[in-house]
Amino acid sequence: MGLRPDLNETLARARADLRMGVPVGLTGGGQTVLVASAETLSEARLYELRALGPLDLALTGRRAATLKARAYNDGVARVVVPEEAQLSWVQDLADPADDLANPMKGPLQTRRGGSAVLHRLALQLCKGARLLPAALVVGVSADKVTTEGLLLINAAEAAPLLDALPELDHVVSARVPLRAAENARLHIYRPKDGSEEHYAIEIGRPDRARPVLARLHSACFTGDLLGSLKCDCGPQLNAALAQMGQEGAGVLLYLQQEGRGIGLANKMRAYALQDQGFDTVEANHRLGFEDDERDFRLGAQILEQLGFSSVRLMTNNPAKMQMMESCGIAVADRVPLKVGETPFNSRYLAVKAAKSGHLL
Ligand SMILES: Nc1nc2c(ncn2[C@@H]2O[C@H](COP(=O)(O)OP(=O)(O)OP(=O)(O)O)[C@@H](O)[C@H]2O)c(=O)[nH]1
Ligand SMILES: [Zn+2]
Repeated sequence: MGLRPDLNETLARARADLRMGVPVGLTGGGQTVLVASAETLSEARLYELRALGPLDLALTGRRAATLKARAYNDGVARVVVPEEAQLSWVQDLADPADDLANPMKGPLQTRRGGSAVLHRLALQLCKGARLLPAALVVGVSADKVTTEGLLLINAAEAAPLLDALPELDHVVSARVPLRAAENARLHIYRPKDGSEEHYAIEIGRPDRARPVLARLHSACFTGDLLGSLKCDCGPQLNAALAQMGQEGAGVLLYLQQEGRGIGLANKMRAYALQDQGFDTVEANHRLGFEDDERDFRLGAQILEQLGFSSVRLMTNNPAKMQMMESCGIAVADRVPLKVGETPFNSRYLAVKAAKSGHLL
């Protein structure tokens, strides 16, 4: 195949293009479309896309439900964009920030016939790019896509890659003495799909033949670094390392799944909605996301690469335990990790217990 980018590499480029506001071509089922992220679209590109034909705005079923638009295609709504619609109309549909202040967005007409396969793929790419899940879609010829110098992605070939777990390369390991444990090593893992690197912090030299004290920590810039009182992440991170230090052995995975997998910008959008009175789950849904967009298969793969097959998992989240088990990592024990409750996060923790099945 020479120097040409393979499909995984092309998908990584597509995510980067969408983040910059550059449209991407998708083809499949006898159809070719250009898609553009609603969040990063410019006036000029909206004008150019409109000249190509009638526009759809692809939204997730979650976002459509908030907007009272019908999603006819199992979690995907294809909203008809009126000819006179401005960029602000598109952005208001994508972004719930002003839903309460400006509730008059409908009635919205959504498409029913035809296929939504390319719309679904567009939303998956937006999520992968950590953008709002909302994409403009317009039918074009494949020639148009290539003459404009845009990427063209075959949907049938891309779908399995997007659903699969990317392979992880171990890049490097080195000693980093920590306050909680002097004999610590940091391992860096790089996904082959161009996404962010994940880290494993190994404390001591845990026996690979026995269940290891383990924590799957999801990145939380606000909690881990800023000491935010809105969640319990920082105290959980410190408590997990401290216990591993005390026991002299353990492994903490630091997974780049900020905001339960929606990215920091979207998490801050969720926080802004929480300031309007929505809880952590409702806020995710209004933005168009599921409650939890993380992929814990990643954690299982890193544990396996480190040589572990059984864990004593530090968590209050039963979904993490089930996911480990289904990925072939035995959960010999659950070690509760209850620290860091504050007046600012007690409602957040209560909602996680009530709606997401967290153990109190
Ligand atoms: N979308 C969203 N993410 C949040 C919010 N508050 C915290 N997070 C993110 O949630 C993740 C925290 O997950 P974990 O600490 O693994 O917590 P958990 O799934 O509740 O499970 P355990 O802590 O293991 O019991 C981090 O990625 C945070 O950035 C929020 O209000 N909205
Ligand atoms: Zn947090």
